[in-house]
Amino acid sequence: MEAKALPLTHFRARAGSPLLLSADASSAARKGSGAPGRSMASRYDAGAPPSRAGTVAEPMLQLNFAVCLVGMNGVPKLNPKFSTKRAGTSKVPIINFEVSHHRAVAAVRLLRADKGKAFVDLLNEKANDSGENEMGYVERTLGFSTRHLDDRDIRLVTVIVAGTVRWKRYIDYLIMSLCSEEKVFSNMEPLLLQILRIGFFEILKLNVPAYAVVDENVRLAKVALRPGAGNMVNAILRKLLLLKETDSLPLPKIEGDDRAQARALSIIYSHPVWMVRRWIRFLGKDEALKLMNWNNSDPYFSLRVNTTNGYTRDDLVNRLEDLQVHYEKSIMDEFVRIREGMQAVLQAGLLKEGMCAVQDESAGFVVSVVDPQPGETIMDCCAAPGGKTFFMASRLAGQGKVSALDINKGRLRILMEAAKCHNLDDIITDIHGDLRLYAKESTATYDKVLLDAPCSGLGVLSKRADLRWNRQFEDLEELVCLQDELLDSASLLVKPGGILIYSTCSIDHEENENRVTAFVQRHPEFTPQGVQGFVPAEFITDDGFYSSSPTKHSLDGAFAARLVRSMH
Ligand SMILES: C[S@@+](CC[C@H](N)C(=O)[O-])C[C@H]1O[C@@H](n2cnc3c(N)ncnc32)[C@H](O)[C@@H]1O
Repeated sequence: MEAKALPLTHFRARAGSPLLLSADASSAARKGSGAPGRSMASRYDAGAPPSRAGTVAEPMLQLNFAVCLVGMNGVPKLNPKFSTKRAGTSKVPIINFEVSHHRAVAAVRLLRADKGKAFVDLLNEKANDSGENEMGYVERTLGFSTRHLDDRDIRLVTVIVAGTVRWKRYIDYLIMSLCSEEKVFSNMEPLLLQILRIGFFEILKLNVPAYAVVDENVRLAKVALRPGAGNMVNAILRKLLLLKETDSLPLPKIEGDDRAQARALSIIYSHPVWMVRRWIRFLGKDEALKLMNWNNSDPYFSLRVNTTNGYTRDDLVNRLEDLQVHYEKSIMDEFVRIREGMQAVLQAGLLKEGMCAVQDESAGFVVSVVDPQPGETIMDCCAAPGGKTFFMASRLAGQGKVSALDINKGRLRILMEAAKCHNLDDIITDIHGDLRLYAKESTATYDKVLLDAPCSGLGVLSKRADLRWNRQFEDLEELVCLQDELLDSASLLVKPGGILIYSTCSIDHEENENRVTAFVQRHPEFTPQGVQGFVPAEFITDDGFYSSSPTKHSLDGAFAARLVRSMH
């Protein structure tokens, strides 16, 4: 077996095998994990040899190193002598300091996302206390663990995972073009494909030095799979670099009939063909391209200050300044927008302590359309996880009630936990159930009923990187039927003279205007009321509905209609 020298250490391990350390070495290694305040590109540089391995304290290495055996099938197996290390009763993870930690975690997260197991959220898992679980997946998938990820690592994981998922179609087209045969691509083992995708994303869309991308991804493939996998990553990434340098990436030409053009655009802009065709048809080509560019860009996040807890927007702004998080004040009074720094906000506990909530202004405007007034009773029919529930409850200024109904028990539980933290639990009552059954059985009626319906989410694709790949055209048909049923049910809960508000986070007219038109045909006792006076004029459609558009307003896409019930 060939021996491989490890940078700045005098140890020799098996070819292609990781150098493994137990967790007690990790704190020493962590000290060298990159100085704060450096640019993303320089942070990537910091991951390149020799600085990474050079940061590991040598005496620790001598005490704790273990080897990983590579099985015949290329799947790393832990040497049993080292794999079951225990300190007291808790298992000590075996940590590999040789690979780029954030890339290893990103590769595993991408694998899980591909299997539909992980929601590629742009908020980090650590803040949801699921970081430990994720490390378990990493260990089981790769055969080793990574060191503790600091905030910058987590941000890199987030950027890489979200970006790689968004650009998947574009990247896969290029990987396939650079493979010697199509079957090499179609038979590629899943982990190898994820590592290649990461490399392609870094080279094509991030300003990461080429040597670091190639070196680190080759090493990851060698360590997590086998030396041959690393050689393949090396060959394909180098081909890509050459084509990029000579500006000759093999992309499809936008030509031929509508279908062929939509197919080419779906590759270049990395969206499903059906979405491209639909948007070109209904929005026009220019608007469709703008929308896809928006969906592919890093999203803004908005924070809404929790006034019920006595905070003002200035308090929130002061905290953001202390945390050195850049912000913009929003057109909505209670809101602040940030592009970067969500990690710092989460770590500082601003959400947990109830100072603010993450909520887009597009959702905030839906609450403006509801226009909650002190003393009113409001039914929030599809309430979880509760973003609009809390904002509506806070507008009641302590007088009135919001009933929060949802079919999903787990999400409803999260809603009520957050309600406590927002000091709104005495105003909000949770109801677990299917709206369609509940409305039939209930005799209660409300001043206002909000139906924030389950929808395609086509207005929030920039924040939900994975959603575009999980939505099929056929989903629209099913959703439209469900929306009609839920509208019919919600209407039963509106008292005479009361108001029904229908909203979605979709930009598709089929889920929006068309549902309202069909509803008033079925229910002549309801009349649409324009939203003039409730939201700024730029958000009002010709038909008097509320509509926010990513391309026009640089917000998520959302829709809302007010429907007044007659007195009889
Ligand atoms: C768009 S989300 C609601 C988001 C929420 N209004 C907010 O602002 O945080 C739609 C919700 O509808 C719920 N839902 C779906 N079908 C339902 C049904 N038949 N009855 C009640 N809730 C339902 C889902 O569980 C989901 O939580």
